[in-house]
Amino acid sequence: MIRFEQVGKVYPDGTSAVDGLTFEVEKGELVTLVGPSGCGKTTTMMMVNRLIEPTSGRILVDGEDISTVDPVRLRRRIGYVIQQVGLFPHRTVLDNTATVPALVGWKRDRARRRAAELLDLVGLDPKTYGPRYPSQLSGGERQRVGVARALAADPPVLLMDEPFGAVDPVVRERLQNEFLKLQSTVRKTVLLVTHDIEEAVRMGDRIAVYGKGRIEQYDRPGAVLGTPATPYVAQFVGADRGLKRLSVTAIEPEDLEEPPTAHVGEPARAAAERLTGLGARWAVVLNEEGDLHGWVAADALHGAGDGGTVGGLARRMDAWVPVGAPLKQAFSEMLQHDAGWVAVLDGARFLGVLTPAKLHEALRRSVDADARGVGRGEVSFDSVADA
Ligand SMILES: Nc1ncnc2c1ncn2[C@@H]1O[C@H](COP(=O)(O)OP(=O)(O)OP(=O)(O)O)[C@@H](O)[C@H]1O
Repeated sequence: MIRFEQVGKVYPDGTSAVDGLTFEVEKGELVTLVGPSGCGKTTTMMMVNRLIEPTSGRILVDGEDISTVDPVRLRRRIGYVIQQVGLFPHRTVLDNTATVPALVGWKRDRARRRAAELLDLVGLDPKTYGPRYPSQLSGGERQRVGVARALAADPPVLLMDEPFGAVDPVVRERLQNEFLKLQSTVRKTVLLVTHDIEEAVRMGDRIAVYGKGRIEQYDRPGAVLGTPATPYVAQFVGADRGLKRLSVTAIEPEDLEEPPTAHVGEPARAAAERLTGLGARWAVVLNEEGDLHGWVAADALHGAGDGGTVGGLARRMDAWVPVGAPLKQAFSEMLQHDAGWVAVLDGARFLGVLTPAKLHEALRRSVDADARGVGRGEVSFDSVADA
C-alpha cells in the first residue's frame, strides 16, 4: 500500500534527514515510526503526502509512484492528523470536520451529515459539540475533532504526527484506546509518528525504530521487545522491555481460571457448603444469563441465616477487564482495586478470572511465541511449562 524504495532526503542546507529508507506498509496496517528527536520521522511522513519531496529514491502509494501524482489529488487520499490539530478557530466543530469533504466538492448538506457521523464515531455528540468553536473544547476533544476531520473524506491512508502528544497521560491513553477501537472498524493504512516507545508498541501492528536518519529495526512490537536487532534498539526500548510486553499481549480465553461460582438466587447455606467442600474462600456470583453480578466471600455465606440468598450477600466486582484487553490493563486493575485477580468479561458474560500466576504464564507464552517467530495462538500451552 505504501512502499518506500531507497528514499533519502537532504535539505537545501545540506542536512541529511533520512537515507536509504526501504520499507512497506500493508493495506489496513498501523505502523508506528518511533525514535528520538531529529531522527527523521516527520520528514519520512511528510514525504508521503508530498509536503516534502525526497531527494532520492521513490515512494509508491497503491503501486503508484507519487512523484507522478498531482499533490492535491494525492492529499485527498491521505488524511493528516498533527499534534497542534490546526482547527480553524472561527469555524464551528462541525464545519471544521466538514472541511475536507467540502474542499473535494461535496454538497454542503452531505458534507455536514458526514461530519456529524464522524464526530459521533470519535465519541463527540454532534448536537453538543458540533456548534461549538475549538476554543470551547478540551485538548483531548480537540484531538478527537482532528481525527474526525482527517477521516471525513474517507481516505484510505492516514498520517498521524504525534497525534496524542499534546494531552496529559491519562487522556492520552484513553485517546489511544479509542483510536485503536476505531481503527479496528475503519482499517485505514496508518503511519503514526511518536517518540514514545510505549505508544509505539501499544499502537503499532509493526514498528519502525529509527536511529539517526535510518530504520534500525522494522518488526512486530513483540519481536522488537523480545529480540532487538541492534544494541541501539535494545537501549531505546529500555531495560524494562519485559514490562512493556504487558502492553502488547492480549488476554485470551485460555489464560483464564474458572473460579467457584454461585448464582444470585441460590440459598446462601447451599453455596456455603459447596464452597467449604471445594476449600474455596470466595465465589464469583452470576445471574441466570451467566452475566457477572459480583462476588461473595465464603465467610459471609456462612454467617447468613436461613432464607438468605447469595444475591443478598454479593458485593460489586470492581476489578474486571474485557477479553482481548492487554495484560497491562488487567495488572493495573489488580493494583488499583488491591485485588488478587480480575474478572474477564465478553460483553457482560463472565468468562473466568485472570490471576497473577496466569498473567505470568501468558507473558511467558508471548515471549516464547516471539522467540520462535510464530503467532501467539499457534503456541501450545505445554511449551511454557517446559520452558
Ligand atoms: N527544513 C529543514 N531544513 C533543514 N533541516 C531540516 C529541515 N527540517 C528538518 N530538518 C532536519 O532534519 C532532521 C530530521 O528532522 P525530522 O523533523 O524529520 O525529525 P523527527 O524525528 O520528526 O524529530 P522530532 O521528533 O523532534 O519532530 C533533523 O536533523 C532536522 O533538524
